[in-house]
Order: sequence, then C-alpha cells, then structure tokens
Amino acid sequence: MVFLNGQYDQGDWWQSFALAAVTLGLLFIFLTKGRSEGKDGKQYPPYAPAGLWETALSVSGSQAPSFMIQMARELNCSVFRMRLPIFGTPMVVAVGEPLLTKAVLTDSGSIKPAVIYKAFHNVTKGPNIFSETNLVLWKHARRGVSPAFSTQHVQRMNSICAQQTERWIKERLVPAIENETAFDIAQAMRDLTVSVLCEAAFEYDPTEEDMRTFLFETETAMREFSFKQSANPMRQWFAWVLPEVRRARLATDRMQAFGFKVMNHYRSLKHHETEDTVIGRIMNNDKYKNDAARAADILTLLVAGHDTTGYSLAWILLNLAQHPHEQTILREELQTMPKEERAQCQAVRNVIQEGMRISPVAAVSSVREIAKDIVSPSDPTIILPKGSIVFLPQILACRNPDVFDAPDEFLPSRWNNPSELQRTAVIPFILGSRNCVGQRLAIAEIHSVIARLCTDFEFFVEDEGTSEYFLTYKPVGALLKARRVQK
Ligand code: HEM
Repeated sequence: MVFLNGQYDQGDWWQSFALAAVTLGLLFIFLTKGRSEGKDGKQYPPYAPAGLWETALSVSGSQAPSFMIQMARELNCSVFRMRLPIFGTPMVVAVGEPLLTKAVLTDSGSIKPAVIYKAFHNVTKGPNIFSETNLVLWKHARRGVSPAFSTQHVQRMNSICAQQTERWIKERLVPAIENETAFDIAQAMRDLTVSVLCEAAFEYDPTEEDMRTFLFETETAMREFSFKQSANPMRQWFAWVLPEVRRARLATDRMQAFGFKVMNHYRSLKHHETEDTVIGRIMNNDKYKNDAARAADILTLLVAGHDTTGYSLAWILLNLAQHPHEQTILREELQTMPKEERAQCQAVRNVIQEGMRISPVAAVSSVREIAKDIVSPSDPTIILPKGSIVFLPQILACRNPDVFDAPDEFLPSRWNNPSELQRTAVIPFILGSRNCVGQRLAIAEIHSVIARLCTDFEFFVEDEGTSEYFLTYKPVGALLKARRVQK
C-alpha cells in the first residue's frame, strides 16, 4: 500500500490542486536554482524527461507504474530525479537499481517520510503501525505483533488457508464451472484473502455484509485521505462544501466500528487456541493507549494485508491463464508430488516469483528519506545527497532490462537458476526494519492457494481487462473461466 497514489479523476479538486502545484512548482524552481549537479566529483541522477505538472499527475495516477517504466526507458537509466513539489529536501529521486535500492532500505538511518505517510493516520483515525514515523511508538506496535507472524505459527495459518480455499472452491468456483460463468479473478482472490486474514489473524469469520462494508468504506476513505488530501491538503478545511470529505469521514467512523466489532468478538470468545495470534497480541499489549489505538492497528493490518495478497494471487493466476503452456508445466509437476509437498515445489516457487516480478502489487512503493549521502554500489559516480526523498518503485527493478532478459515476458523458468542480482531485484516485501511484518502469512497463503487450485483446475482468459494503480497495482475487469482437470 502506498499513499501518494490513486486514481486521477476530473472531480471538484483539480482547480485548487493545479493552483497549488503551479505555486509550489515556481517555489521549487526558485529554491533549487543554482544547485550544483554533483558533489565530491560524483554526479546527481539525471532528471526524468517530464515536467512538474505531468510528474505530479502521473505519479499520483492510475498509470503510475507505466509512467515509471517509461521514464527509465527514455533515459536508459533506472535512477532519476523527479520534479515533484515536496519541499525541504535536496531532491526527490526514483531508484530502480537493485543494489542502490538495497543500500537505501538497509541503511539504519533511512526513515519513512511523514510528508508521504502521515495521510494514512486519517484513515485509521490515529497513528498506526504502517504510517507511524515516531520510532518509539512504532516499535511498541511492531514488536508486539511480530511474533504472531513467526514461522511457528505458519502451520496454523496454512491449515486455515487450506480450509478457506476448500470453502471458496465449493461455494464459488464449482458453481461457476457448472454454470460455465466467468468470474472476476481480482475480486475473487481479494474476498478469499479477507476471509483468510480475518480468521488467521483475528479469529473472526466475517459476514458478507462485514466484507462489503469493510471493502467499500476502506476504498472511500483511502481515495479521500491518502490520495486527494495528500495532493491537496486544503480539502480538509472545506468539508462543509465538499460532500466527498464528509462521506470519507463517515467511512472512517464505519471502519473504526468494524475494528471494535472484531475486538468485541474476540473478548466474547470463551476459549482461544493460543494467545499468540495477531489479535491476541494486540489485545494483550498494554502499551496501547486505548481500544481506539488497537482498532487503528487492526484496520491497518487488514488494509495492508488484504489487497496486496489478494491481488498478487490474482496476477499470478491471470498470468498463468494467459500462458497455458506454463500452466501445463506447473500442473504436471504438481501432480507428481505428494500433496503435502506441493506448495513448496520448484514449479510453484517459480510461477510465484515470476508473477510477483512481472506484476508487483506494491509497484510504486516504498518511499524513504535518507540520513546520509549514499553512493550507488553499481555506479560509484552517482550519489544521492543526505535528506533526499527516495521513491523505490518495485516495478523499475523488476522490469529492469539490465537485470532481466525479456523483462516484460512471463517466464517462470528464469527462476531455475537466478543470479544474485536478480534475487535482489525482486523484493515484494522489501528489506530493512520497515519491511512487511505480514509476509509469512502472505507467502503461506499464496503458495497454498496456487498449489491447490493449479493441481485440479485449469484457468482460461475470458476477458484480459486492464490494470489500475490505486494503493496497489491490480487487474481490473479480468475475467477467467475454469475447468476441472481430467485425471
Ligand atoms: C503479497 C502480499 C504482501 C505484499 C506484497 C506486501 C508488501 C509490503 C511492502 C512493500 C511494505 C512496505 C511498504 C512501505 O515501505 O511503504 C509492507 C509493509 C507492511 N505490510 Fe505488507 N505486504 C503483503 C502482505 C501483508 C499482510 C498479509 C499483512 C498483515 C496481515 C501486511 C502488513 C504490513 C504492515 C503492517 C506493514 C508496515 C510495516 C512497518 O512499517 O513496520 N502485509 N508490505
């Protein structure tokens, strides 16, 4: 999830955004006028061939991933400066070179910049584990919840995943096969993931209404606070004339009410198999100020976990449906394996790694502010100055032609023998202290679902649909049909 991004529409906000962008742009040009083009005999990265207006709209638009790729390919360089109206920083840079990405993420001084992340506080009605920039407060939440995602809990998560997948097959997939109807793969995998996440992390079985409310209200709140208000903060003062702002505030109330419902349900349970679940660790963590602070983290984990995992699954299945030959290779290997080993077999690993490479859901995340000058390990003539805001769009490293042959093709076999650089380039959960806390749950679900579905079912494309970037990179309107494989 990333907060500067969202769909650009022609709503009521654009005039004020345009005015703010032009004013800030002029100020930016004034402030950076005369800045030297390097330091200590080293060069700053080149500018992307796009002006401030185009860059601001593109980076915050639904086609942000393709904009990033286009800039890198026009420059023939995967590290470039962007003209964006972010002040108080020597420069705003996009980095798609794997070793420099690693250097930025693993430097202990790199932090999440408040100017980018704080907008998410509005969605959860207070600070939360994802966007908290006060490191002391963040550590309480992170250390509290991390053990619930440790390897020893993966087995429990795996069995929940397996049960939920069987339920989805019986209730959704089999009827679609029998009626020969197509289904939206992104919605299907997102819904399955909400169920897995609610049960594995929160011991909660959501009703259909819970699910629709959570998904709808999250989208409404995120579009306003994480996108529109981060592009135009003035909107917050005009709630009385902007119905969208008032509706978004109502959405956050409803999200918070859902967080309380999950907590009340947990308290009402007489028996917990273990206290070491995510919800158990949040409820028993007395470092939280109150239940509203607990609800903020419950919602954050749900928001951060459901679309990333669901849409990763959707992209992998869509890519397989588009490449029937790859699907056959995968199925043939799966069918030779004992059931309990299927999720870990090489063919499953290959398609997952390749699916997450070619379509990384966190395509335009993450952003870091660096605490010291960082020289590029792959090109020591390039330097990023201390204080820079560094965008680390995964799509750039994953589709970097200097790292991958045929970078835009889905070729799972490239992972039979990858180079060290290729491994470093594909880091869907990123690196460093602010890496993804839920990655083990996500990996367990993705492996288990792909192995189960691809052993017994074949998928076909009915409609390829399009893609959109709003918080995550996702397929939109992609319809698949399925058939049970004859054994
Ligand atoms: C395929 C699935 C997933 C992907 C690709 C993914 C990716 C990421 C990435 C790239 C970040 C860093 C974001 C940034 O720096 O701006 C992140 C952070 C985070 N993710 Fe995930 N994620 C996934 C699943 C999950 C799940 C299942 C959960 C929880 C149940 C989760 C919870 C979080 C949280 C709380 C953070 C913030 C961690 C911190 O700042 O300490 N994610 N994730």
